Amino acid sequence: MKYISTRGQAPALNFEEVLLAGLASDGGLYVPEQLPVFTQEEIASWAGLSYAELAFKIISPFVNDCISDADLKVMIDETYAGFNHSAVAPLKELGTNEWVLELFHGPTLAFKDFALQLLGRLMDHVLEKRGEHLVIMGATSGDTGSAAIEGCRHSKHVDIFILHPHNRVSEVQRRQMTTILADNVFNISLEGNFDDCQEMVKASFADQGFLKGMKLGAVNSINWARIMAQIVYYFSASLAVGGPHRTVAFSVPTGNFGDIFAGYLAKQMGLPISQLVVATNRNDILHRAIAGNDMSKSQLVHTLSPSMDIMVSSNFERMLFDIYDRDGAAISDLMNRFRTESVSLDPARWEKVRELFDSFAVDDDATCQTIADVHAETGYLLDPHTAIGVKAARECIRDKAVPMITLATAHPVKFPDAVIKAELTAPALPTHLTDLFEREERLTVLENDLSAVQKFISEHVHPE
Ligand SMILES: Cc1ncc(COP(=O)(O)O)c(C=O)c1O
Ligand SMILES: N[C@@H](CCOP(=O)(O)O)C(=O)O
Repeated sequence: MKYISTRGQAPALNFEEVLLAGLASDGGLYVPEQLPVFTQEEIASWAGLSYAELAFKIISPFVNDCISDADLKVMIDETYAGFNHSAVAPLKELGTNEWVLELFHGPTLAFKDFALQLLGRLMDHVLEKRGEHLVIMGATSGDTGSAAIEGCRHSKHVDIFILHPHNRVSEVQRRQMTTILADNVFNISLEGNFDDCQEMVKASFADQGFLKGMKLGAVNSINWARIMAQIVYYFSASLAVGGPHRTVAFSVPTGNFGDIFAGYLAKQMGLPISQLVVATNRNDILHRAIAGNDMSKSQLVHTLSPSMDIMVSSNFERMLFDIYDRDGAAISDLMNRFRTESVSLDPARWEKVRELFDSFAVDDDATCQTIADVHAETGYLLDPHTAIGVKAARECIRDKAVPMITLATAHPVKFPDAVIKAELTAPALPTHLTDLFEREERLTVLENDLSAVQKFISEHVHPE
């Protein structure tokens, strides 16, 4: 399969090259030239497969010209064997046709493990084969960082540098990253916000001179492999509630638009999805763009759902590429203008976006209220990001006869502040993390300055 850039100026690459490239050389994001599409019969025949078996069916068409079936199978099996629930992504029923899809049974307790446990293995496999080394730079608002570190900490082929916004991630999130003391792991606490971290990663892809010939790689959802792995759980959830014979709806707590974009792709690949709800916190540019054609950046605010404190949502560009009939020049122009000014889509294109997505923004008070309400109704404890998804689902649902599945993107133990604000008791850390607060931390606080960050990286990277 070939992959092309959303900005139309970078060379088409195969999967192996896309995996290592991260961002395209023209600043765009790679997408498959053509998506595999599955028939309803084919999807129906997957009922009863294990999560790993299903993942193999969905992922192999994206990678099979580069990675053998046997190798892929081993990597997928190992990845999901490391999850601590036999169903890997179990569904919990909150009420009639109201479900949450628990995506937090991986090692770092957030949905990022689904892709990053696999991505670490895929990268290692390809780097070993090529005899190459990769310098990974990642931006995190809390969850990608720990999942990426967990996925790469044992690799002899990568050095990983993770930037998080100083004092803007939860303490559990920070410690999950900073207590990993492996030689190839570096945590940078940046005196800025998530958008600053992400912008530094993208700027470093644009000018890699500071690496003196070493290669830069990505673990954020700008890396196509992240999205690919996240498509699988939309299929598994649908199959679990009677799909594909029955249509389903999803509500997705959204920040960088990666997770909901994976749902959009599942639909394009043949899964009957009747509704996709984009749920945001007060950093609501995606809600404003979808509901009001307003892509103006506002001041990023710190919320009780810090992982979604994002204003510049990378993957929105991938979706717009389709909406603009894959016109790379139009996307390049739009994204360049978006850097410096408020933009809106032309009305016919915006209409298409509105047909694809519903959206809703939830503030901190409503987040806590939803955590409290759902707990009172069902005894189930939501994390603040998932609570935003549930609230948006309740507000936006179009057809109560259709199962509405909210993606539970993190375990509430990572966000005790929101749980306590909802006047509930914060849950205890799971056994593998019980001593998290006693472990030694290692991190470097850096000013919000690209050259300071690049200098740190070039001084600490292990040359090939
Ligand atoms: C817990 C949690 N929920 C939701 C999101 C939003 O996901 P996405 O960025 O793919 O939209 C994130 C991070 O991005 C997250 O960490
Ligand atoms: N919420 C994320 C932000 C980065 O998003 P990504 O999906 O592009 O890696 C986080 O927790 O770091």
